Amino acid sequence: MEMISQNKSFGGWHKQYTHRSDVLNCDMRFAVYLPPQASAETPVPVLYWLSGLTCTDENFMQKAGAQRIAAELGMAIVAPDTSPRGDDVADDPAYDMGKGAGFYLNATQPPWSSHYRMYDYVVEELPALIEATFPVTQQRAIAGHSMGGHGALLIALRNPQRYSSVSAFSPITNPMNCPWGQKAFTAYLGNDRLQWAQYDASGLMAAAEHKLPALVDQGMADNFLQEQLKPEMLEQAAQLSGYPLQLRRHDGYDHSYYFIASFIEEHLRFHAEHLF
Ligand SMILES: CCCCCC(=O)Oc1ccc([N+](=O)[O-])cc1
Repeated sequence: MEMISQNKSFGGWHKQYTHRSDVLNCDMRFAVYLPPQASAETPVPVLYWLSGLTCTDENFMQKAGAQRIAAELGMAIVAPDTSPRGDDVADDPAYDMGKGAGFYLNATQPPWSSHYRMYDYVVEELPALIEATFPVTQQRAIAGHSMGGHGALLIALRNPQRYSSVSAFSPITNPMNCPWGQKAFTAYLGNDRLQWAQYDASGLMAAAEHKLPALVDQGMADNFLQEQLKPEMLEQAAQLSGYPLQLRRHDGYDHSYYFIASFIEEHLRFHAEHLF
């Protein structure tokens, strides 16, 4: 593992690293914010942030404004990339397929299956690396935006013992039934609907037994709201299983980081309530 940048921020440190990922079979970059409290004597819990289509580890760290609150709360934040990377990794010219669009799943179909295993990377390999390297505890929360909101929800729903809480901004809630999800699932997973269902937050939430505190924020001026995001599907799923989902609709906000920056403090405080 190699550190490629470090910047002091609110008394703590923002750092970027590259490392070899065995799961993804390529070199990967991630970002970590370590609050001033983090030390060998006082390890801190970790919030994992999963970004959306076209993003890298940098969008959240540069735009959300999360560091001030993470420093106050004593919470580390880890932001992985959104897909495998490198010259030998399959890609597609479209923004919603290939690099920048890993959808946090394990692809089964060529040419994707040799690298696109973001589910295993986020659930297993990255936390193991983080917990072996930095002064952090094994307390974890997970959050994300759009495609990353889908990732955060499906990963928390499938691994409730690994996380204390989950939150999302503008998540793709029901990828089996929206164009982004159907395109990605067909390419990465083929036509096997049983595989698709393993990555559909609404289906998983409707069937959930072990439940985590869940917070979702959605802007009502989001261009992707009705065709792609469909928060009402997650709401219905939560009603079916009695899932403790707090879904908030916000007039006038769009799909951008201007929206995320407006409510990220509330998400960090929500996770802190359940992490500490
Ligand atoms: C606000 C940061 C982008 C977050 C994720 C996202 O929503 O990434 C998109 C990129 C491109 C298009 N597009 O070209 O329609 C749609 C969505």
